[in-house]
Amino acid sequence: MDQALQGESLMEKPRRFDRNLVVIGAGAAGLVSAYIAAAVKAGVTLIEAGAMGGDCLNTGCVPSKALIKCARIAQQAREAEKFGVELSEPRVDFPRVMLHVRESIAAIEPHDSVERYTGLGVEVLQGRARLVDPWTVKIALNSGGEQVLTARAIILATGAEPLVPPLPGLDNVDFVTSDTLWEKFAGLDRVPEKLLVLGGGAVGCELAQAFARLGSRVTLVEKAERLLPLEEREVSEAVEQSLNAEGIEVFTAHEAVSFEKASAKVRAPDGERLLEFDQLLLALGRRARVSGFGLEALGIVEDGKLQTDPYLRTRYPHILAAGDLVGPHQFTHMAAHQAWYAAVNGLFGDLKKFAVDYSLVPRAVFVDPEAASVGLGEQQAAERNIPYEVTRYGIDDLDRAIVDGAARGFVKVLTVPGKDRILGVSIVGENAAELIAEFVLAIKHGLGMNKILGTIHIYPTMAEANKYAAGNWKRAHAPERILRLLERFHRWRRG
Ligand SMILES: Cc1cc2nc3c(=O)[nH]c(=O)nc-3n(C[C@H](O)[C@H](O)[C@H](O)COP(=O)(O)OP(=O)(O)OC[C@H]3O[C@@H](n4cnc5c(N)ncnc54)[C@H](O)[C@@H]3O)c2cc1C
Ligand SMILES: NC(=O)c1ccc[n+]([C@@H]2O[C@H](COP(=O)([O-])OP(=O)(O)OC[C@H]3O[C@@H](n4cnc5c(N)ncnc54)[C@H](O)[C@@H]3O)[C@@H](O)[C@H]2O)c1
Repeated sequence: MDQALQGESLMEKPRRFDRNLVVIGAGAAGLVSAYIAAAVKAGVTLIEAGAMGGDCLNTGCVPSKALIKCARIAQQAREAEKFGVELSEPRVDFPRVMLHVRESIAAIEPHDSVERYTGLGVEVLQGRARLVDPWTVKIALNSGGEQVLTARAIILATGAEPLVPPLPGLDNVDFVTSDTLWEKFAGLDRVPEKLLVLGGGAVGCELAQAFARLGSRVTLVEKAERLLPLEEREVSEAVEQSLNAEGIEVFTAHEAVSFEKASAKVRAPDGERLLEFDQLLLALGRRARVSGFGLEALGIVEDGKLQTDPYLRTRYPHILAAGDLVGPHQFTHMAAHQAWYAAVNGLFGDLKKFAVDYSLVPRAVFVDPEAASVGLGEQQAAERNIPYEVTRYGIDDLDRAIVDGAARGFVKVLTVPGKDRILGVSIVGENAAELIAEFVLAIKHGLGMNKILGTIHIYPTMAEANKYAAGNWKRAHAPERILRLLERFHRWRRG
């Protein structure tokens, strides 16, 4: 018997429990888990050490999208002349931008509030939770004092935190991450003049463009050979082009290796380079928050890694995990998706349990134009030896995109060769994150390109891009023999 399980046998499983479920962390994963438990009338306590809503509301999706909106308005003002509207170079009032960020958070806060969840039947405790044995959670309450609860099931939903690598010199740099920049920049009169962004993933690309549009001189460094390395190559190229076009200096295949107070040394295949900055933003990924609350002692975390099975159970079947601390996809919608499985498996797993379905995970990077995708890309299809065909439609040709001055991007669809079955889609274009929804539904419910083509799309909309992509697929799969017969038939009818 291994140590943890041996330990477990020494710890008496309570005969009665205070709660059916205790959830640790009130971000997307914890909130949804608690919501589901309360909806099925379980006794549930949700524990949050910091702000309700977690990363998404306070430091992630909401502030970043609010900032992106301000940046977009500034960019539209710059481009207004193309539409016959003359505006002078926009003056960005950065404190007001940050006010919009804070006001957006404040307006959304009630969705995740203690009051709302209490009203839904969830007991919310504000404090830091720690597992003292596999069934007992001790909470150091923010208001002082402690509370101890036993639970039949526990969901760990403690999220992730920005990765800060132990690179030489970084200790002496006053850098920001997505966790700290909102508070730190709230006190600035203007955006940093020279911003160096490390990491060309979603956080790096979105924030690099936003700050460039708000007036920073931005340099973006990515160690992989392209930005957004998990996306299709064309997507990475399109995003890099957009960023370059707006004056952002992008260095791919460059890895930050060390720092001085106001400069970073980056290593490239052709040598090293020194990049200067006023402000450094680290966007190098997010690491699961798994330490400091009792998981190591119970053997749930080993070598800093939390292992879960397909049902999101840890080595103790009644302790489950959901959200960013589990991965592999760190999205709010994924945290919510996993939360359903964790809650249902935690409450009812001894009767029936469900393995998480990761087969269809849509995602979007909110750069402008947006980049959204779902299902298989070419690289993944090739890695898994899955044959595919590619259909493309260029959004530069779309009526609505042309009148809106948004004639750029594409819809790329992978289908099974010779069959009307969609494997995956990538879209780059205005509102791509909205456009992809039609394909998510189609793939989920087994609808093919013929069904998309046979659906009326309002003219003139960006959504017509999906229909035109389906039209291109149809043309490539036209029944040649029947068309030849039809040609003869019409010739005969003309007499
Ligand atoms: C800049 C940025 C932009 C993003 N934009 C998007 C986007 O546009 N779309 C999207 O889908 N995703 C986006 N994400 C990702 C998204 O924010 C996360 O995937 C999501 O918030 C994860 O939710 P979670 O519940 O797993 O974790 P979190 O939201 O991190 O929640 C974990 C909570 O647990 C609490 N906690 C931790 N330990 C304890 C403890 N011991 N006791 C009590 N409480 C504890 C923490 O305080 C925290 O509130 C973005 C992320 C960033 C950084
Ligand atoms: N729109 C969205 O849905 C959205 C937005 C923001 C964040 N998120 C999620 O949050 C998580 C964190 O995002 P992220 O962008 O921080 O992480 P990421 O892992 O997506 O990107 C980090 C990037 O940093 C690069 N990198 C690592 N070390 C480096 C070094 N020394 N020098 C240069 N580059 C280096 C990596 O190659 C990688 O491409 C991701 O899972 C992301 O999906 C989602």
